[in-house]
Formats: sequence, structure tokens, C-alpha cells
Amino acid sequence: MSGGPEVQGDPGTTAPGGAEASRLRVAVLGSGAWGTAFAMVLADAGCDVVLWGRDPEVARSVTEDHANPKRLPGVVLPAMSATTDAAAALAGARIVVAAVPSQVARATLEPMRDLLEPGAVVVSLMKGIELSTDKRMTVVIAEALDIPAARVAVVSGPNLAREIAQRQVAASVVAAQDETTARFVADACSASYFRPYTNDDVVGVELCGAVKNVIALAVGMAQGRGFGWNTTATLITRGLAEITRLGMALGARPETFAGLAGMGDLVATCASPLSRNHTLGKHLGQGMSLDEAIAATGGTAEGVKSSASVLDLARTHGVDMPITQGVVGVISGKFPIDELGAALLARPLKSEAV
Ligand SMILES: NC(=O)c1ccc[n+]([C@@H]2O[C@H](COP(=O)([O-])OP(=O)(O)OC[C@H]3O[C@@H](n4cnc5c(N)ncnc54)[C@H](O)[C@@H]3O)[C@@H](O)[C@H]2O)c1
Ligand SMILES: O=P(O)(O)OC[C@H](O)CO
Repeated sequence: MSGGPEVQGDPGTTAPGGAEASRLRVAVLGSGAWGTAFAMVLADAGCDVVLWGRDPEVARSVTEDHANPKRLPGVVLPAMSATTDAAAALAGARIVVAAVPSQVARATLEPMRDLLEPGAVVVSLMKGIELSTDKRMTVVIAEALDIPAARVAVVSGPNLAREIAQRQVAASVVAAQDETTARFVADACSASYFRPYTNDDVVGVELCGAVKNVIALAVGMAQGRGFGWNTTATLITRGLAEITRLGMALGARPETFAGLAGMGDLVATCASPLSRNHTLGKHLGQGMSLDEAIAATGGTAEGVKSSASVLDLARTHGVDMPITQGVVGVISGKFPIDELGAALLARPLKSEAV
């Protein structure tokens, strides 16, 4: 990659000085699978990237060995630095990308509030809904860092970290209330194998990312019980209907659900064995306990916790989400997994359109 996005234009502050002054500095918070893979996209796109995480050995290995064997074994990373020092990571960063598990986002970001560069844009890669508040991640970010919503964006789409880290071709959505913010982020992460589209439907894009994980759990459970592609396709299609109903009730645009962040990510997550949510659901379907399934899956399966906040949101807004309700029942141990299919089919018949 040559050049890369320059430090100029909106939204902005003055470029940091020194040799890297002409390259856009980006801090990625969270050195897990997606934080690391997205840092790679940004570096390939020409940004000056620093990765922050809690684990000193991961930071050393990313900086010195160009590898994160814990989360992306076998992947050779482009040149980037990594640190456990948040102040060092955030210094001079015009874009800050948050890629920690959703339920720790607020606690992770709040202590960084005073370290953020004035005018920095903050991007959520997270696909969850905060328990206890039912808030979307861009809202949590704006509150935790005390910045205007117009400076917050979300990147979401069919983006399995391992495939992106292998530089397999993929597209995604960058959503922000402010078109300038979305364009700024899209320019920063546009690489030869990664194509971001902009969108201003932040609510729709974030709901798609969080709820598809719940539907992927349901698909995994069904496949673990031995059901085949008809069941999978039924759950994906009716899952999309659930996501759309909730999104419409919260003010999202219907076309978002047919796009990359909606149908696109739903298909990738429900079909791929690389998905942690799908895999965890499958383990449950095969008879593991929740604790066993979490341990066997490894990594963050956001749907386990976010299913409860999604269902809570649905109840608050009077939206019917039977698949989500079934997943919450199974996860909480209150509903036997082998009765889920029959319970979903026993509901009163209705028109497909509602
Ligand atoms: N992996 C993917 O393919 C993928 C793709 C798109 C979006 N996402 C989303 O990105 C987010 C991060 O997922 P991931 O795949 O990188 O997860 P991961 O499980 O690979 O890594 C999570 C990282 O967060 C760190 N972490 C955990 N608790 C923390 C805390 N209290 N404070 C700071 N760091 C903490 C862990 O040490 C780890 O480095 C999730 O919301 C996920 O849904 C993941
Ligand atoms: O591994 P999962 O289930 O978190 O899914 C990964 C991504 O969200 C797919 O786009």
C-alpha cells in the first residue's frame, strides 16, 4: 500500500508532528481477534496503527514478531506497534477504534476519557447491547468518553476476523450520523481486500450486528440437534424478520436489513463454523452445558449476554421476537433445548408479512 489516508480535512485536529505526520494515526483498543485483524486492515490501508490491549505478551508479539498467536494463529501481521499503555496508544490518534467485548466497553473506555485527542473520531467494532441499560455501543462510547454522537461511528458487516486476516475479499458498512465522519473512517479502512460502504442508519447497523449473533446461536443449536439446511434457512429468514421488526420499532431504515450489516452478516455468522456464536450454539445443541460450551468455543460470543438485552429491548418496545425469546430461555436454563423447535412451530399461524 502506498501513501495511505493523510492527516487533513474534516473532522480534525492538527496532525501530530514527526516522521509519521503525513500518515493518519489510529489507535485500536482491544487486541482480540477482530481488533487485531482490523488493525491489519488499517495498516494495509496506509494508516499508522497502534494496538492497545491488556496482555503484555500479545503487545510484545504484535510489535516484535508481527503476530498474535493467541487470537490469530498463523497470521503474519503488517508493521504496527502494540502497547498496554493507553496514554501511549491514544496520543496523536485521530481515529480510535473500540474492539473489546461489549459488556466491558464502558468500563474500558471511561478511564481513557481524558486521554482522547480533541476532535478524535471513535469507531465501534462491537456487536452487542449493554446489559442493564439496553444501550447500543455507539451510545455507550459517546457517554463513556463524553463526546458528541456525531463523532462516533460503527463498522459492521460480514467480517469474520480470520478470513479478513487472510486478506480474503470482504465488504462492510461504516455508519455514522454525520456523513463526514463516516467518509473519514471509510477512507481510513479502505484496503485492496476490504471495501467499506457508508450509511447514516446507525441504529439499524448496530442492531443488525447485535441480533444476528442471537440468531446464529439459534442456528447453531438447531444444527447441533441434527437439523439441516431447511431449518437453517428458516431461522435465518425469520431471524431477519425479527431483526427488522425491532429495528423499525427503534427508528431504523428497512433497507439496512437487506444490506451487508443485515442479511450479509446474518448469512456469514449463521453459516460459518468460524463464528463463535454459531459454534457455541452448536455445542449447546450437542448437549454441552453453557459453561462447557463457552470454554469449548473460546473468544467472545456476544449473543450469550446480548440475547437478554435484545429481548428486553423488544419487550420495552412491544416487538415479538420468538427466536430470541427461545435462545434466552435455553441460555438461562429455563427452557429445554430439545423442545425449542416444537415451541416455535406451535405458535398461532399468521401472515409472513408481519
Ligand atoms: N472475531 C470476529 O470475527 C469479529 C468480527 C466482527 C466483530 N466482532 C466483534 O468485535 C468485538 C471483539 O471481538 P473479538 O473477536 O476481538 O473478541 P476476542 O474474544 O477475540 O477478544 C476480546 C479481547 O478483549 C479483551 N478483553 C476482555 N475483557 C477485557 C477487559 N475487561 N478490558 C479490556 N480488554 C478486555 C481480551 O483480552 C481480548 O483481547 C465483539 O463485540 C465481537 O462481536 C468480532
Ligand atoms: O465469531 P462471531 O460469532 O462473533 O461472528 C463474527 C463476526 O461478527 C462475523 O461478521
